[in-house]
Amino acid sequence: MVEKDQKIQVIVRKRPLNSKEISKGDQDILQRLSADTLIVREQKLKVDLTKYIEEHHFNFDGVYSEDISNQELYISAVQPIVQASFQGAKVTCFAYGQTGSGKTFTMMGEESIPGLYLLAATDLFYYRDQYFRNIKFTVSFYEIYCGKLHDLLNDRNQLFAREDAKQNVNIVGLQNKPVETVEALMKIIGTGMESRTTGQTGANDDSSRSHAILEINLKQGKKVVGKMSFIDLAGSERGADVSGADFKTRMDGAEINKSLLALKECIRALDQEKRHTPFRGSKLTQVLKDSFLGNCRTVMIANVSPGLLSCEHTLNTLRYADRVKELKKGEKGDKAGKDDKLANILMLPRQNVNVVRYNVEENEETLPPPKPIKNEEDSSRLLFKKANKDDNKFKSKIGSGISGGKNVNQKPFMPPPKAVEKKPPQVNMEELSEKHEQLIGIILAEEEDLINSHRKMIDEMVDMIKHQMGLLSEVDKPGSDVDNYVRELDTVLSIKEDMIKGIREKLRVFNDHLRQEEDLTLAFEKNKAVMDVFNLDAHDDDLLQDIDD
Ligand SMILES: Nc1ncnc2c1ncn2[C@@H]1O[C@H](COP(=O)(O)OP(=O)(O)OP(=O)(O)O)[C@@H](O)[C@H]1O
Repeated sequence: MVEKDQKIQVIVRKRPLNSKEISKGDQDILQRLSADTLIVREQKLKVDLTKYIEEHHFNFDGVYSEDISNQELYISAVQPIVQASFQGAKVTCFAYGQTGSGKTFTMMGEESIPGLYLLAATDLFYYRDQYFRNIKFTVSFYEIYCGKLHDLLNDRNQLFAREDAKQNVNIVGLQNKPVETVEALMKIIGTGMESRTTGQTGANDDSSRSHAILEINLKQGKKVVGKMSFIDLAGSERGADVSGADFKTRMDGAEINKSLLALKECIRALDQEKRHTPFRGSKLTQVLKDSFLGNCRTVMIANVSPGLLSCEHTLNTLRYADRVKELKKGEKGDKAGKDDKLANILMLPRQNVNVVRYNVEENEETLPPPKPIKNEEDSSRLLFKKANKDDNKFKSKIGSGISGGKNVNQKPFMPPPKAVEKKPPQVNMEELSEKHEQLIGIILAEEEDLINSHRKMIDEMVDMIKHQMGLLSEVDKPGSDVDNYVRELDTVLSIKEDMIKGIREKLRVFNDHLRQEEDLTLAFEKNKAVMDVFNLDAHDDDLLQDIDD
């Protein structure tokens, strides 16, 4: 059960394997070990092609398994903080995770399965009717798609966020509809959801590329006295669409990546009660500014898919959720900072602290079954012991069996010499990714500047055309001042020339950067392919070192 006084709660929800995954023979690699612990059993290949399992242990404020309903999740994780919105708090609930991991199922629910929107709305109206009759509700629903705001309750009209003199962020033109009943509220949300999925091209993956923000304001007269927000975030893997895809997809991916990283930083700032909240880092955090300041309650639900085929995305989701609160645990010090910097780049996976490795028998096709836990309280330590000592079947043939955490001096394993004739190049993926990240930032800013300058030029040209028409009609008159006409025309043409030159230069620089970005993407893909061949991730520094030695 989530504690209602805690400012930030990070919980994980695992969905069941779906029929498609089952028909593909996908396996469930996630095990909820206790109320707050989850294990991911990642299947890996050594350089000599023997299989081994890497177990990643994660701790969160709550871990919910596939048999938990939306209602049970709501009662345990969200209901305790809903009431706070009547005491002036800004209550925010995020659904984070890979596309198809259950974010919308959690938020919206499905036919006859209520989601958090309806469950929370029912309680809000109940509390209001019982204890706060002078409060009225209004609702707004909008999305952030490709860095732009669209009103889901007004034909997806584009909206603009502006900061006023008091540094409050206002969304100009956003519809804020009064609602009197839960049914009316749900009808409005339904309209917004429809607009979200069909508004673009009708393609389903468009909704997974946008963040949907539902805000229920509690008002006394004109004054907002509390707020409940639900954010169904873009598919987290979309942020990694920075290589391979076409340019527009890469740009969208970069924008999503930027917003998810900025979101993490803002929640961390809130968690650590920092004086500065970096909400200007993205459009998403900018519009959510007041949810990060003052009296706030936040729940982040990290949704995960259970299948082996989703393993990489699941690990990325869990690492992201882990980092949202990790520093509070105060145990990782400088190393966490360094790893975090690396992991921020292109959402690269970061090495976990609690990792257990053990071999898979040669003829063993499937993952080992989850080990029974006797004592939930002490389950995490129990598993470490088992993997290391008792279980002959999974005992490591070469090396320690346990790495990371407490046993840092022991190398995970040494690959046999004959299997490492080819050496992977020592590539600095970190540097490459950092360069790419910077370049994407520059390109996005240049794109905006180019479009604005072009628009400004057209406006000025229209004025100049009007002026030139005036000149022509003057010069056509008998006895006109031709000298003046020539002088004016010369001035107009040189202004035009300068304007065109200026835009051309911007275009040239922009094109140069696009080309550089393509080259970097190619270099990144090439090096990633090499790392994949050697089954390394960007953090297998020890292993790279071993192979090099
Ligand atoms: N806890 C659950 N129990 C049963 N089915 C679930 C659960 N979570 C998700 N599903 C099913 O999985 C599918 C994908 O879920 P959902 O659409 O919510 O994913 P999503 O993360 O919102 O994806 P997207 O980013 O594309 O919107 C749906 O068919 C949904 O019914």
